[in-house]
Amino acid sequence: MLVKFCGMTRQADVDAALRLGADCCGFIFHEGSPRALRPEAAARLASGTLKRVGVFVLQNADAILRTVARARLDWVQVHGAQTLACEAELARVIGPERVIRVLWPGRHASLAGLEAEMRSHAAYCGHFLLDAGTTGTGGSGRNLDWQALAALRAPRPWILAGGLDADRLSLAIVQSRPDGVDLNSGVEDAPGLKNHGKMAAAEAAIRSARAELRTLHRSLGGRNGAGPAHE
Ligand SMILES: O=C(O)c1ccccc1N[C@@H]1O[C@H](COP(=O)(O)O)[C@@H](O)[C@H]1O
Repeated sequence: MLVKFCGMTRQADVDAALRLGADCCGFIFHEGSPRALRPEAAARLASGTLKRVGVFVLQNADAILRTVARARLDWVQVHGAQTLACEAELARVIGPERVIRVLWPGRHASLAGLEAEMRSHAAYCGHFLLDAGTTGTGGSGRNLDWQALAALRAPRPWILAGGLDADRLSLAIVQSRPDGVDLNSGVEDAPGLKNHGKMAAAEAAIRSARAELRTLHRSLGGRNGAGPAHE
């Protein structure tokens, strides 16, 4: 289970993510966000073994690639209306495994529609991230319909986002069975200011959900959908 803490603006918060054993820290490069920071400010934040993810809403491939260099990013999260040509260019330059494509289940009447959209992006990304709402203004704090996602057959590993907090994270994971989770507004005191107690509680909830899924998997002889939901 990949764990990403997003919307980082302070060194102490990145350090907390590292201590908790997270995989990724995210920086928002979108001027309209209360969590936005400049590439130079992100570059100053040391992140140890965490993968550094940049979140982009409006930028084209050239602008994204400039920020990859300036902010020392490992991965890019394409969180807006970027075209397939933009994703193809990112994949060509940095490799598809370093691209996270955000999609919105709320845009589709059925899982089949979402799966078809996923297949059209799959060549250009290593992960999908599913967010609530229907547009690139992320950080809304709203939840997805977790149960509806349980039957999703994704062509790449997928990360659950959308208002996740410690209280309901375990339920969200057990119901939707993602390959990763993205925590943002649900572990904050205020936009961009993470609460370390909430981060630790979220990490404990992830551990508990994973244990529950393992038990479920074992009790069903490993034959059901309790394993990874991607193809
Ligand atoms: O957090 C933001 O301000 C933001 C702005 C623009 C695009 C994405 C943003 N955040 C991403 O949105 C999702 C869900 O966040 P939340 O849990 O609902 O707060 C997450 O992937 C953030 O990385």
